[in-house]
Amino acid sequence: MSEFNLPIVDIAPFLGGDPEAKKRVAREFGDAFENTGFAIITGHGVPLELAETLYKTMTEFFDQPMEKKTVYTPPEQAKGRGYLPIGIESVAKTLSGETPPDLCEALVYAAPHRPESKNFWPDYPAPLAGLVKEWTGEINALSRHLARLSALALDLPEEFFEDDYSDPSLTLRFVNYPDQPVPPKPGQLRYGEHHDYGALTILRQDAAPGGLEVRDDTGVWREAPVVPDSFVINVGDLLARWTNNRWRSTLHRVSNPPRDLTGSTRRLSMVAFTGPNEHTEVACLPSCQSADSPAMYQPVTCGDYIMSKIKASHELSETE
Ligand SMILES: O=C(O)CCC(=O)C(=O)O
Ligand SMILES: [Fe+2]
Repeated sequence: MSEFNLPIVDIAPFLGGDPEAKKRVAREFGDAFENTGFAIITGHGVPLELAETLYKTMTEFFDQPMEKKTVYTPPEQAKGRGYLPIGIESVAKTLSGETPPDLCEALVYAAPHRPESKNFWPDYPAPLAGLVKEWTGEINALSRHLARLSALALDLPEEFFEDDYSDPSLTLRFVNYPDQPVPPKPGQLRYGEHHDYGALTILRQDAAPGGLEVRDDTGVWREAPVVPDSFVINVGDLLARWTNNRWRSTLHRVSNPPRDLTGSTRRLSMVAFTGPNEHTEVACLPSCQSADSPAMYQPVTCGDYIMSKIKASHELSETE
C-alpha cells in the first residue's frame, strides 16, 4: 500500500504573529483541507514531554485486567464518556447497516474542561487524572489557535470564530488497539471506515503497524505518514457543512496489522474531537456561498448534530 503524501504544515510562524507569515500558513492549511481534508501539523506548541508521559500512563491503564477497567463504563447505551471495551462500538455503522465491532478499546472524556461534566477519573495510574487535565488545557489552546487559522484560511477575519469558541466542544478519546492473536472477522478492522463528526479532529498518531488510512479521490486506501511530534488534523462533517463542502470530510479508517509480524503491533492513539460551542448554530459561512454556489445544507446546532452521530455508532436496542 502506498503512503498518502499528506501536506505537512509548520504552524509555528502563525503562532509567532508576523502578518505575512500568518497568511502563508493559512493558505497551506486551507489548501490541505480543500484538497484532501487532512493536514499534518508541526510547530504546534504542545509539549512533547507531556504527550509522551500521557501516552505511557494510558498504556498502563489499558494494560490492567478487564474488571479494573469496566468499573469506568457508564450505564447509558450511547456511550460518549468512560471506558468502552471492545464490542461496544462499530463506527462504520454511521455509514451503513451491520458491521462487526471495532478492534479497539477506549477511554473517553466528554468536555473535560467543564467542571459540571460527568467524566470518569481512574485512580490508577495515579498521574492519569492530572495529566488528562493538563492535556485538556493544551488541546483547547491548540483548538483555539486552529480556529483562528481556519478563519484566515477561509477568507474571514482572524477573530471570526472567537465567540463560537468561547466554550468549545471537546471530546478526548484515548484508544488502545491491542495485538490480534486471533484473526479479525471478515470486514472487521481496528476502526472501521468513517467520517469524523465534529469540526477539526486533532490526532496524535502512533508509529505501530496497522495504522491510519485515508481514502483518496480514486477510492484507494492509503497510509497516513507518521511524522514525529506532529498532529494529524482532519475536517469532520460539521465543518464540511459549515464550509458548504469547500473543506472536505474525508473517509478514513484504522487497518489491521499484517498477520506475519512477530513483534508487538499494539497501537495507542490520542484523539481530540474539537468544535464550536454546543449551542453554536452551524449555518453556511459567508465566504463559502455565492450566487453560483448557494448554501447546500440546513443550519444545525453543534451539540445535537454530534450526539445523533454518536448514537448511530453504538449498539442500540430497539427501545432507544
Ligand atoms: O487512531 C487513529 O489513528 C484514528 C482514529 C480515528 O479516526 C477516530 O478516532 O476518529
Ligand atoms: Fe476518525
